[in-house]
Amino acid sequence: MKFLICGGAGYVGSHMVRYLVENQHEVVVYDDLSTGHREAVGDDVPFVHGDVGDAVTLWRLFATHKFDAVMHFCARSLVGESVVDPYQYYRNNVANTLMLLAAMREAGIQRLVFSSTAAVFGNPRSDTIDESHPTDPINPYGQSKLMIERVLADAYRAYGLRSVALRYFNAAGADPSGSIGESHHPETHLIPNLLRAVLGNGPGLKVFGDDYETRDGTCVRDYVHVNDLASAHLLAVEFLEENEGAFTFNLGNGEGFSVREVIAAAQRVTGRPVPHVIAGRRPGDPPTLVASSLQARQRLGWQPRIGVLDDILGSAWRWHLQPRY
Ligand SMILES: NC(=O)c1ccc[n+]([C@@H]2O[C@H](COP(=O)([O-])OP(=O)(O)OC[C@H]3O[C@@H](n4cnc5c(N)ncnc54)[C@H](O)[C@@H]3O)[C@@H](O)[C@H]2O)c1
Ligand SMILES: O=c1ccn([C@@H]2O[C@H](COP(=O)(O)OP(=O)(O)O[C@H]3O[C@H](CO)[C@@H](O)[C@H](O)[C@H]3O)[C@@H](O)[C@H]2O)c(=O)[nH]1
Repeated sequence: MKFLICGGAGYVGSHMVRYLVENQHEVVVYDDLSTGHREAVGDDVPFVHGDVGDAVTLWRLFATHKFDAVMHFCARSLVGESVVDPYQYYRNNVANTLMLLAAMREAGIQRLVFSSTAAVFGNPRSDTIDESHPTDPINPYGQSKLMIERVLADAYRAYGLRSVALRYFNAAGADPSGSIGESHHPETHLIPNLLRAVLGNGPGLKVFGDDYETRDGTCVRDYVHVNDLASAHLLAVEFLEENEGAFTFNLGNGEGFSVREVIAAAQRVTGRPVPHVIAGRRPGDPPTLVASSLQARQRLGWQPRIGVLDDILGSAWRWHLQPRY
């Protein structure tokens, strides 16, 4: 199949591109490089520099290539920033996505996989979160993703657009080759910050809060390997060949680890201490977020392959020892 990968130079998108190429699919990457890296996309992969909100460039792209499906990874995705500057989030994550959807409609492309997030749920009301859990985002980032999920439901009813919104829990790890990995500026995610602290790069790790109602007082998250997210996207496109509708699936390993447990695992994997200090809570952090991915397993046939935390950390560590961008 031939795919347009919007945001393919970013962390998750670049792993998607690698996965599709390895599975003999044809790919074009479209990215404005606002947070992505040109080096994350192989020189042999067609790359178009552009904004998903730019109707003219999209129109040209769709006139040149015949795509079977679009995968849409583009977003602003910092929760704190979304509270301070919500317009940026609604502009990029909502308005620009609408431009993409309209251009797809004109081009007659009927299949989309969209990167959604556990942030659509807000504060969890149960230990594990399945698709029937109420959606009630507590920040503009989560709101912007939920808005698009709703637009996709309307787009199916009105235009027959088939879509899957994949709600990732905590994307983590790197391709086992060590040649691509996570590199955000600024970096806010736990695992890269922790590994940089191990290497003595940047400030030591701050643990945001140890007074939560969890087993050791620190926040619990469900870490899912980035290549397992990639496999879910391809399965989602295959699922849309057989199934009409606008679907949502949660993606996680179904097991939560506290920040302290991640630190302990990183010490095991790297064989080095993780310098850290306990700091205050970070606003907007729910105590626990753990996915039930039963639906993805049963309906998509998804089977995470790097589900053990030490293996996820090991792949991230390989990348951080020699980051290329
Ligand atoms: N990383 C996570 O833990 C996580 C969890 C849940 C959901 N998500 C979602 O997954 C997606 C990918 O996340 P990521 O961590 O890889 O982010 P990222 O910032 O690394 O990647 C996003 C990519 O999209 C590009 N981009 C952004 N706006 C664009 C625009 N208007 N036009 C063209 N390109 C644009 C960026 O340059 C970047 O390459 C996002 O939609 C994010 O909200 C990520
Ligand atoms: O330097 C750090 C960074 C994070 N944390 C903690 O580590 C946990 C994980 O944080 P982080 O890696 O920033 O991920 P989340 O805030 O859980 O958010 C990720 O996972 C969400 C879904 O679960 C997605 O919506 C977001 O896009 C994605 O960034 C949280 O308890 C943080 O408070 C620290 O203690 N110190």
